[in-house]
Amino acid sequence: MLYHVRMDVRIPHDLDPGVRADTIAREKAYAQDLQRAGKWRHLWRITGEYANVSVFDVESHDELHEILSGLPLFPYMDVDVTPLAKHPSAIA
Ligand SMILES: O=C(O)CC1=CCC(=O)O1
Repeated sequence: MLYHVRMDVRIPHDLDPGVRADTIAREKAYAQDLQRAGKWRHLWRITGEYANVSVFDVESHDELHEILSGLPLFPYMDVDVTPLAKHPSAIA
């Protein structure tokens, strides 16, 4: 099952710089593991924003929820999920 996910990152300005750097480093490792596993199919920066659009390929809503809620930056994100279905005119 494919999902379009938009993540807007809103790290508080007063967060300890060490905690900030550690959280971002853990986020990167977590995201790259999921990309290597084929679960996180696309990860794009939205130009000019601290936000991304991503496409996930997972088995269920529950699996996606588990992945998203496990993001180290999850406490500092607004997340918007859109389930994707096949378009009848798509050739791939
Ligand atoms: O910077 C972001 O958009 C948040 C994020 C998701 C995966 C990652 O490495 O950073």
